[in-house]
Amino acid sequence: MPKGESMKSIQLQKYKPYPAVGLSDRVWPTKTIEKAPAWCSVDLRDGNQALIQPMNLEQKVRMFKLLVDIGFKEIEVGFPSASEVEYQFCRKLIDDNLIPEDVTIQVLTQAREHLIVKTFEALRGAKKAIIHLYNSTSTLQRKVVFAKSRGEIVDLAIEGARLVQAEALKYPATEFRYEYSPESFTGTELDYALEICEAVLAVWQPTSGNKVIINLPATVEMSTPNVYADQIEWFCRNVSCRDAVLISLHAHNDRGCAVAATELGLMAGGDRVEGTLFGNGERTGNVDLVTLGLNLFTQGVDPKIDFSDINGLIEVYQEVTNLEVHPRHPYAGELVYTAFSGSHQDAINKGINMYREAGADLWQVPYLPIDPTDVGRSYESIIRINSQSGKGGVAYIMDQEYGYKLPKAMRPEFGNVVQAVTEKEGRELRYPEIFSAFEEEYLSRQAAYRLKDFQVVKRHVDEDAEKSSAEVVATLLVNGEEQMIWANGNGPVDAFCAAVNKLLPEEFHLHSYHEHALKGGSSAQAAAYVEIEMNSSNTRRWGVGVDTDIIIASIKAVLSCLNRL
Ligand SMILES: CC(=O)SCCNC(=O)CCNC(=O)[C@H](O)C(C)(C)COP(=O)(O)OP(=O)(O)OC[C@H]1O[C@@H](n2cnc3c(N)ncnc32)[C@H](O)[C@@H]1OP(=O)(O)O
Ligand SMILES: CC(C)C(=O)C(=O)O
Repeated sequence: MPKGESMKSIQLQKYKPYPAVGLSDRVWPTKTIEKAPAWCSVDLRDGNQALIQPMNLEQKVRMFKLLVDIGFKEIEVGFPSASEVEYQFCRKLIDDNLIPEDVTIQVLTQAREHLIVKTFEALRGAKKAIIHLYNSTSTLQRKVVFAKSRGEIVDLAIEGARLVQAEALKYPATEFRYEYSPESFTGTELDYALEICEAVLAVWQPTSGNKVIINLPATVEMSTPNVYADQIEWFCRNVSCRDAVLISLHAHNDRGCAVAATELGLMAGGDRVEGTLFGNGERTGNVDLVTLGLNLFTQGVDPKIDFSDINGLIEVYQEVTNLEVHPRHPYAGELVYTAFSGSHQDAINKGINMYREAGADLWQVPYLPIDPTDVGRSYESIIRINSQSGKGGVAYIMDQEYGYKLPKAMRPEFGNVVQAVTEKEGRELRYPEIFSAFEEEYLSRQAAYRLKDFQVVKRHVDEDAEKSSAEVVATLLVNGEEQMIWANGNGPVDAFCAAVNKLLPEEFHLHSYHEHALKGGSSAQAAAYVEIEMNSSNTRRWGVGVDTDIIIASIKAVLSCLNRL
């Protein structure tokens, strides 16, 4: 490419825009999805055919059991005529009686006689099964792959449909349902896709009590999702026996819009969805059923598939496919319930507290469209601390992990302490490192002042707080030297501050004070948080003390402040 000439001017001529459907009176934009579609997992076929190392028998059984356990009622188990392992897997499911009564297995076959015959053999003894027949109908594949005219491709489909029907008659003990896919539907002229489906339907003669599945695949995703929706609505409106067919959607993700295309396709009349867990499948994958299902869930619609143990799903998926679930994968990724950014952490922290305190029915937490516990995740990983984090997130961790409820006014100070550590380390901090920073900063710093002993010599507690009094004596180690101090005050902490003030060049007063129990039980400890203010310079510092005795905790907190000055 000559310098200065953009990629665009040369390469753009290779591409053309996808045509619109011309459905100006479309109604799908006015619809909402109010119930789950019929789901069919194609993990064991479309997912498997795309793996570097296809699943072995054992892995297929593991995946099948998982799909059954989480609630799939239709499962495409493979392409039994394609390979021995596909065939044997089908046999194993039937021979070992692994298919529950309410689950129907589905198998894929091309419209070729020897493949159809073998497919039926593989199903011998099954109580019920869906035979999924397909042939590509796209303009491109008619020309490139088949070198056949429109009429010849219709004949191929009719021939396939007849063969399927004839084979089925040989196995009267099995209850068969039929499915036809005009493969590469999105590369097929709409009227022609309808024509070929009508030809297949004319062979199979479905009724409203015995429906045929017409699957309209975006084998390759070629347009914006609204165009797919237009195609589905157009097809639903024009197919001759709408009440005798189930319209099935099978979207691939070439443009990254398979989920959106499927959702719009459901609004446009789709009844059924084929896809895979986490979107595994050819090239960029099939539509992701986990995302689709949980999208429904977050709208208050029962997805009818149990995604409550998402980690269990990931574990099986990764083991059998050898693929990873991306850390940003919707609902499932390792980082999708995690906030690093300070303002997000603050909002989540406040949202969760409000949700818990209000005992709310509705989940309304900023930045979290779903309660992580609904998919078996905990709140633990929500907030992680790096240099982008703020005081709210740090406070959340100190509270959730260690039980320290830092007063709101203290949070900026400790937030800065943690940020300095993250910047120095240049990485995320683990929770124990945050706690160490807290300990070092507030609890174990004994540089100048240390408490050696402390006594309340006199104490009078009066109904009228003004008249309460206390006299205290304490020994401090000040820079290693013992100093005895004593004073009076309206309570032991006030008296202690007065005593300490005698040692200092500049006096201070208590500006704020908070306390709470740390752990339950008789040996419960208390945490005291004290903020002192220097009388002349107005400098303020927070300090924290922990002890089984709340007065001692407070005194330690005062010393913690002084040691931080
Ligand atoms: C969207 C999809 O891709 S879905 C299915 C993908 N495939 C699978 O899941 C299983 C993996 N295995 C395969 O795909 C294999 O190719 C098999 C088992 C289907 C067939 O294997 P083979 O017959 O050995 O080879 P191959 O696929 O190259 O056969 C190509 C022939 O089938 C024809 N053909 C392709 N698809 C179809 C179809 N749906 N119906 C009828 N004929 C078809 C082609 O026109 C070509 O015919 P030609 O030999 O006259 O040129
Ligand atoms: C066989 C068909 C449904 C298919 O897998 C596709 O078109 O993607």
